[in-house]
Parts: sequence; C-alpha cells; structure tokens
Amino acid sequence: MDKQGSEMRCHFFGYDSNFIGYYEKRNYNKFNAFCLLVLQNKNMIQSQPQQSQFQRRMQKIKGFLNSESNFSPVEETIERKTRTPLLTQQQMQSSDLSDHDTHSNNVENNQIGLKNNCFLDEYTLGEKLGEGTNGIVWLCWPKKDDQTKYAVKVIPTDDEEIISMVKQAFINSQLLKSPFIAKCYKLFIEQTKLYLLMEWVPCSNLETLLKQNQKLKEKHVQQIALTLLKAVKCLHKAGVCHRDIKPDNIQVCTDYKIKLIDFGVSRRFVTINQNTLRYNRNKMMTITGNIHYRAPEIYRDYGYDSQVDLWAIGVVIYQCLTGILPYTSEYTGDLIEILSQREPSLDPFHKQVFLDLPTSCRDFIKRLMMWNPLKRLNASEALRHIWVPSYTFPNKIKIVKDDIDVSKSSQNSDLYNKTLINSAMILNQELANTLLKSRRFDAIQEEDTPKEMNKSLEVSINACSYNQDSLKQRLEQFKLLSSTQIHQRMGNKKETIKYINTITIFESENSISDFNSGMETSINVRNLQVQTSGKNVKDLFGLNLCESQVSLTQIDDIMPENNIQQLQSKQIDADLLQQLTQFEQ
Ligand SMILES: Nc1ncnc2c1ncn2[C@@H]1O[C@H](COP(=O)(O)OP(=O)(O)OP(=O)(O)O)[C@@H](O)[C@H]1O
Repeated sequence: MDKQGSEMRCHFFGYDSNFIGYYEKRNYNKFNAFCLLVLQNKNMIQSQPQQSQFQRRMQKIKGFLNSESNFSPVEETIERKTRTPLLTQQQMQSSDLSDHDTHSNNVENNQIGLKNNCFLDEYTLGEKLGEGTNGIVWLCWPKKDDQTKYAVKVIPTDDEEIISMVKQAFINSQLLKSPFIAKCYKLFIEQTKLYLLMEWVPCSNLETLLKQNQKLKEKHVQQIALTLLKAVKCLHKAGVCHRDIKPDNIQVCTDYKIKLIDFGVSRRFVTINQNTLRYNRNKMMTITGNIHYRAPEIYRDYGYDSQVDLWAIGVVIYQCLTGILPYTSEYTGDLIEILSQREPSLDPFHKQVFLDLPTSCRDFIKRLMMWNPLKRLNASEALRHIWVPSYTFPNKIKIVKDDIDVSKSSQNSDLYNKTLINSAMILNQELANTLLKSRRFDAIQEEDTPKEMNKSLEVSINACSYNQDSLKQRLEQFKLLSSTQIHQRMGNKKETIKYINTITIFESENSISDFNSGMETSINVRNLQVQTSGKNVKDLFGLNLCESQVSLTQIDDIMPENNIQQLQSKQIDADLLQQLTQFEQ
C-alpha cells in the first residue's frame, strides 16, 4: 500500500454498505498520524465465505481499535468545526468483544459519523451538576427536544494526550451495558473543548451522602455493594478496569442502587493480538486513582489487574459502614509506604469501629481487601458472599432439613445461628470454589484423588447447645484448615490434599460425642464437627503452608458471651428457617 515502500500499518476504521475504510499509520517525527482512506469497494471481495470471514476479522479488529497507539489523532482534510470524527454510541457498539460472527444488519448500521456541528449548536446547557478535576458537568437537553435531559461533561483542553484519554474512556464506556453504569452517548471534540454527553443521573453522589451522614446504615450499604459489584462485574467482563472507584464516582439513587460514572482513567486490560486474533490479558502499570482507594499492588513493579477495583470497593464499603477510611495518614508519603510494603497492614481490621460490624460483613470487607490480589474475591465471587443481599445459596451445599429441630430452636439465638451458618457457608463455598478453580492448575492431583472428594461439601445443622470457646476453637480450626488446603492447592504443591467433607453444628439435650476426640461432652456444650477425609491434620494451624497470614480470615469474635445469653430466649426467625429449607436438594 505504501508507494514509497516504507512500512505502514493499516488499521481498520469502519465501513458502510459499499466501502471499507482504513487508517494508515505514518510516522511524522514523534507523532503518529493517520490518514483515512476509503480504499476498497467491499464488492471486490468476490466470494461470500471470503467476505464473511473478512468481515469477522474486521469486526474483531475494530473492537480493539482503541488501544492508545491505534487511536492517535486523525488528520482530517474535511473542513469543519469539530476536529475529529464525532463518535456515536451506534458506531462504537460495533466494538464487540465476542468471538461470534456479527449479524450483517449491525454491520450496515455502523457508520462513521463525520459531523460539522458544534455541541452548542445542538444542545442547550442548564444548571451545573458537579465539578471534577477535569471539567464541569452540566445538565443539558437537545434544542429540538427540551424534555430529554442529559448530563454533559465539558473538558477545556486542546492537549492531544488528554483528548486521547477521553476518547479511550468514551470507547471503553461503549462496551458496557449495565443499569448500574451511567451511559455515555456522544463525544464532541472541538477546538478547545471536549463535550462528553452522558445519561443524566438525577441523584446524590456517595461522597456528598457520606459528608452529610458520616456513615450509612448497613442495609443501605448492602444495596450499594450489590449494585456496585454488578456494575464492576459487567465492566470486567467487557475487559475494562475502572481504576478510579471512589465515592465521588458513585451516584446513589433513592433506593440505594448506584450508577457508576467517570471512566476517565479506565483501561482495557483485554486486548487482541491482531496477528493471531487471540485475546491477551494485559497487566497495567500506571499509578492512578485516588490514593485512599489504591490497591497495594499498584505500587509493585510487576503490574496489576482488574482486582484493583475490588480493593477499592472494599475501601468504599469500609468507609460507608465505619465513617472512616481504612488507611489514612497525615502525609501522602507515609500512606504510600504502608501500601508499598510486602507484608499486609492489618491495622484497619483491629479498629473498634470495624470490630463493631457484624461478622459476615467484616469477613466480606477482609476478603475484598486481601493484600494479595490473587486471594481477593473477584466481582462474581463477591456477589455470592453471604453479606451481599442477592446472595443465593448454592445448591451444592446441603443442609439436612430433618436435622433442624424446630421445637428446640426457640432456645437458640437466631443471630447466633445465622453467624454459624454464614461462617460455615462462606467457608464451604470458598473451599468449593477453590476446588473448582484449582482443577485446571493441578489436574494430575485430581486424578489421584478419589472421585467423591470433588463432590460438594455437606453442612448439616442440628439444634445446638454449646460452649462458646470450644465452638470458636473448632471453627478456627476449620477455617485455618480450609485456608491452608486452599493455598496448598492454589500453590500447586505436591502435598497430599486433605479434604474437609462435613461440617456439622449440632445441639442435643443429651450428651453428645465429640467426633474428633470421641469424648462425651455435657449438655450445654455446643460442638462443631469437622470431619476430614484423611488422618488428623498434623499442621492444623499450618500458617507456614500459606503465603501470608492475611489469607486467613480471623474469626476473632463470633459473639460476645453476654449477647448470646441475651439472645438465647429469642425465637428463631422465620426468614432463617425459610433460608434453611431452601437448601434442600
Ligand atoms: N451523569 C451524571 N449525572 C449527574 N451528575 C453527574 C454525572 N456525571 C458527573 N456528575 C457530577 O459531577 C461531578 C464531577 O464529575 P466527574 O467525577 O465525572 O468529574 P471528573 O473531572 O472526572 O472528577 P474526578 O476526576 O475528580 O473524579 C460528580 O461528582 C457528580 O456529582
């Protein structure tokens, strides 16, 4: 294609029913310039299979046009007020990450929008909605239809680097379809200003809410967490990392459902190798985002991935529930030093405001704020955590209904039961998930393992009487043991894996036999049975098998003694019973 014979890369830009457009990349000193060429009549590709194969490849490439190198400024010959093509949502919808063939209808719809009009020719500006570091956000509406309201972010700039970043952010936003992410409709790039036309989210910002109330009610935070996680799940599925999750970027509606805004520093971490057309997951290196919400791995040399968004969610939830940030310091340098350390800083989890939170909630936050991103929950896993309201109990975990003696349950504390069940569920789920996940890492070990070991874990609940210390100890053992096993497996070590088959919590009016010791225990002793498939596990508190202590969720205060006594007289609650009966397979 290059008449001078110099090497040029050719980039697909778009096509309509007749033509296919390309960018050619040329080097002008340090800038890469692109020429838009309408090169080829599509009909020149004769055979039908060839044409559809070509179109498939083009669709894929088009989806990855937005890598920084590909989206360099376009030198336009057409004289117009806007300097670059106005990118419409319709056009960008074609940036499909899927491997499947796209319907030709979609293809026909994707047209390049070269518009001559200015934003202010088409829209009227209304009141100011907010202000960020990059620009001011205004309410606006089309001149032709003043009933439809939008938000527009006006960014005063002619800096090519910023323009490129905003384009990147805009394109990233086009990949996302979630009710919990504010939509971006159009981007106008003018001589000295950018106009980003967005969905107007007529509600408060989380930052403002926190300033007004300091902290929020748990049930409201649960709703925020649920919708935020759903937004982030969608984001990550599309291969986009937000990288700036913080209260300012979370709009909270009256029902506490959120809309995520501001994709200013978002990044595509999934790209395609244009030669092989295979997906690559890329590590990110740039230190970005608000310092208080930055994950520790952002400061490491080896790069980070989308798990940084989960850390940020952990910090946001911590802040919403306690009214304080987990890591603070008078000097930014000190904060960076804390986060740069290899060893985790557990200070936030020892603060009284944190310890006052319910166990399942603390467990959730700790799992989101794991120092090691590999041990941190991802968005899908976090959505399955018991603390998140839409959590549906996985049918793999079985609780035997007959084991629940309702007549005796009135003596129990429903809260206490919930705590136990929750903890057991979380542990079992964690183990089950890890077993599933780890199968691909250690397939050979799986073969050596008896088949039934891969089956789901079983939880049976009997009515219980207990001794808190004994229970706590047992639960700790189970927790540590399961964590140990998990990390043993994740590390793909060769040690024999000992599985935990059953965890049983039971209560009896009569004396009961302790499974592990075989000792008889008295009436008011509550027991937790932990049955392992192997012999007694020698290194029960095998911290040395784990990469770091922080991987072990601390069960430090299941329930204070006086609370238990207080709650023992309460009836088991109807919801709990219903939940339990749902477990039946
Ligand atoms: N779609 C929207 N609907 C309603 N209000 C919005 C919308 N987008 C932004 N805002 C308001 O404008 C404020 C600033 O927006 P935004 O965070 O996008 O700006 P920014 O320059 O990227 O800020 P920063 O980079 O400092 O986070 C927000 O905190 C929010 O209150």
